Amino acid sequence: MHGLRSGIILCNVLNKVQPGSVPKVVEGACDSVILSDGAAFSAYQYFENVRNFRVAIQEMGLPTFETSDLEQGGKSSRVVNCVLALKSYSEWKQSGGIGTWKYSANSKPAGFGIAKSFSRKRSESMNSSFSEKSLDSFCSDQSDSIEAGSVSSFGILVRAALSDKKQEEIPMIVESMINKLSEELESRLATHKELIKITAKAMEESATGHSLSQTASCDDKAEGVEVKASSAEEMVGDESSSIESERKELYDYKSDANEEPMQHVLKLHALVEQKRRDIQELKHCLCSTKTCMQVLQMTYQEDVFNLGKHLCSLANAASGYQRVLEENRKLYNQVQDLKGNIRVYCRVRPFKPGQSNTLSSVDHMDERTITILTHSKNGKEARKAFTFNKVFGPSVTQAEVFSDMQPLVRSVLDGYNVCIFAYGQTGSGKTHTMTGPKELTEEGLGVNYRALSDLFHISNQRKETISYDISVQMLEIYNEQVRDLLSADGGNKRLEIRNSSHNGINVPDANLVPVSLTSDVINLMNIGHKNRSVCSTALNDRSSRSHSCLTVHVQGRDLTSGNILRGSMHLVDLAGSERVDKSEVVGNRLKEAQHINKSLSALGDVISSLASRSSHVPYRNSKLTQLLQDSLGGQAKTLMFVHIAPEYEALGETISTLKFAERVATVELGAAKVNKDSGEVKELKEQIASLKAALARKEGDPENLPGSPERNRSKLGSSPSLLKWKSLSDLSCSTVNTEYESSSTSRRDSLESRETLVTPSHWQPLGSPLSSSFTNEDDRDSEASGDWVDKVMVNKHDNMSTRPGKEVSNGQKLSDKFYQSYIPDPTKIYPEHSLNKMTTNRKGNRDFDDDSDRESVTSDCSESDSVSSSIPKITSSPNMFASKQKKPQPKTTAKSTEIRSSIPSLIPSPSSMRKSPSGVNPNLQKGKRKTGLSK
Ligand SMILES: Nc1ncnc2c1ncn2[C@@H]1O[C@H](COP(=O)(O)OP(=O)(O)OP(=O)(O)O)[C@@H](O)[C@H]1O
Repeated sequence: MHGLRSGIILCNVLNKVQPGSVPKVVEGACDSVILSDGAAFSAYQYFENVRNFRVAIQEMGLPTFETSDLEQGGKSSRVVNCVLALKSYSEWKQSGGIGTWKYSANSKPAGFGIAKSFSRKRSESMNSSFSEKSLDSFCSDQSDSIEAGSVSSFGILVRAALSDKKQEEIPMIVESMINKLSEELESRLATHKELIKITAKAMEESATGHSLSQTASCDDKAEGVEVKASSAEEMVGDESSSIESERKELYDYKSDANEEPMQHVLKLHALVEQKRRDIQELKHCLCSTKTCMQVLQMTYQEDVFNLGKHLCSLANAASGYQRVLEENRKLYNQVQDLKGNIRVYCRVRPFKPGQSNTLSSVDHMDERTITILTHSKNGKEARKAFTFNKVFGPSVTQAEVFSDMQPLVRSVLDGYNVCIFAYGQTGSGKTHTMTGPKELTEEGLGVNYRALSDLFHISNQRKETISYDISVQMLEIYNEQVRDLLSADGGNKRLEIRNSSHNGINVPDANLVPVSLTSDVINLMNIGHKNRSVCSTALNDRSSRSHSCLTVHVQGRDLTSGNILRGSMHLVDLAGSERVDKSEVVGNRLKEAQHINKSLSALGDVISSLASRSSHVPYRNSKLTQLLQDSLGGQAKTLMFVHIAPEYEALGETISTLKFAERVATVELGAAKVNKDSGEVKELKEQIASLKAALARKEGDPENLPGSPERNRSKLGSSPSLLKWKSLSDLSCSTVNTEYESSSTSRRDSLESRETLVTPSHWQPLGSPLSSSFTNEDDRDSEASGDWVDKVMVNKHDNMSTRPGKEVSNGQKLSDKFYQSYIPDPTKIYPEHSLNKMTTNRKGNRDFDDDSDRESVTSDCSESDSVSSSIPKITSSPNMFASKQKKPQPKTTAKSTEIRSSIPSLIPSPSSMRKSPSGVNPNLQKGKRKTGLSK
């Protein structure tokens, strides 16, 4: 019945029977009838064809039927009756149309069950046969089916499409319908898939973009959305697979052409219905995914905002941290300053192996004081105590020594200049402290290696905030000539020192080699040492007769502020400080000795000037002081390692060395201490004077009259006032030389010493010209003798038969051994910076500004004072020193070795120790007083 609904079959049949009865049959688009879009067309067909058919049938006088009879529930018998009547009419016509055509329902085969005869009623109108009611119901049915895509309407349409088709055509039509259907479904699914993919991708991007900054909740949400999206994808996947299987089924159906077409059509309807539901579900899922995405987007926006706020606070914290760091550095250096800018450490070398029975000149040592066994004037045993910032005994390790000076190294990285030098007689252990023993082991590494290794370590620790460049130069000063020990040509070229360098490099023509590892430093020092050895002769161990200086230049750039920090550190192994009679040496030895003497004297003078805060500091008097200028005085920090040999035979040099060191230590303690101590000393002096007067009055003995020191001393030895003085003297520890008596009979010597201590002139050097500096009894005596003028400093190897120092004869051998233990192949010393490279780098300004145009050779410029040279090295500009003012200094009395007697010096003359076998200068007993500058 449904096959007749479109009316096409009916119309076509009628036109066959009575051509032209239905002039226009609405046909075609059978493919589209199955689609909801084609539903309207079907309805049109339905109306047009059925109406035309019924009108034509009525005109022919044949029994007709109602349009609704074609519907389910309609009176199909009337339709059947109409068809049978038409058939009868057709047969009548085919038989020639003889007579009157009569139709009797009875003539129809049984089964139709209709026995009603019809006569043709042409008057019956189409309108009356197609009631309003049925039309409405049809329309509503259609619209419902279109709306809901109901199976029934789809079935009707398919049936309509197939009704007039021949049996053999049906499989083809159904196949075509299935193809169309699956194509349509596939395209819709593809669209949905695409949509879901885009959504999933957007979610993924958004999840990736924020993944780092996601909070946990956001992650959860994103996960939720992702799950939804993936479930949607899964659904689509399921969908497509089910479509695939259904499609297969449909194709199977195609092959099973014997099956009832209507049943297959119904199957299709069910399938289409299922797809529709799936699509609805997908739409739903997409909708909820969109909502989730929106929520997620909002959450992300909120998170990004919070993150921004968090970043802001972090940035603030970081800049605060920088400030604290800066503050910390300042405080650290202030602590260092409080400790004193010039520090003196004393180190006692151990006896050489096999010297266990040798008499030691060292009586006692504690953390800060060393007491030396000496002799009083009357030949009796006495002790002399010296106080320093630190005293290291023979058993102290290299690491322990370094740990005490480590803070200074840190100062270099903070933009300060540091000078560490080793002072002492030949063989006292200077090289051991600065470099290490001949056979170098890790424990034996000296200050040089450890300092650089520490610089590397700290610079590495700070690399997040400051980027450091560390470079080294290695120079030697021999006979007042500066040589580059890192030069490829062996350092024969004479170099000039420029003291107005803006980049802190005073010897610009010397190689400046960047270093970043301790092994680099070891390699460089091996080269330097080799170059130094080249100049040695069998009788001349160069290391004892020249000053060697390893200079470390540090430039740091603050990564936050861009500020530049510059610091430099001089690590100096000085030439041996011992002196011998000028008459004992001639020729080159004499020349060497004069130069060493001159430079060490100049060093003492500079330190004295710095101590007295003199406006003029005589840096120009030697190459050594010129070289160290930036690192001596002002903000620079200086550390002197004073070395002594323990052998009693070396007592003279030991005392001489310790006196020099003690005076440097006095400098370190500075003016504040001087002022305090001066008050105490003044008070004590008054007490002594009154006691002396009281004694003289009481005893009436000419010996005890004021002015008779012998008398006064013997009485004062047990005076309570003296005890008081003693306790006070402990306060001024490092400024006091105390000679303790070993027995009660030596009180006089003791008192003499004390008297010396309370003599105001002893304190004068800190605030007065050096002519009166550091003058004490010994000084006066030695000056009176005039001996020191004739003394020059030379290495006196034969003077120390037992010293474990480098023997002249084996010096070369030891050096070679030393190097061999470090560099198997010296040509591999510069793995990255070959000697050639170094030569091309001679200007040395790899990372530093080239300020050579502003530099001037030291000898051509006036000496800068200590204040101007102490400008802090922290600057934001490479031209930080551009504003450095040079104060014109009043020309001071020229000093030279030729007029050595007038050179103010901290260096005591050891003559007093040498002149007497007991170590006591006989001049002391002459009662002469030295009024000059030196001892
Ligand atoms: N603290 C110490 N512990 C062990 N051995 C030491 C110590 N100090 C020095 N020595 C040894 O004493 C010897 C002499 O030391 P060193 O060469 O360092 O003296 P120096 O003052 O540098 O002499 P020079 O002025 O000739 O260079 C070396 O063999 C050295 O290893």
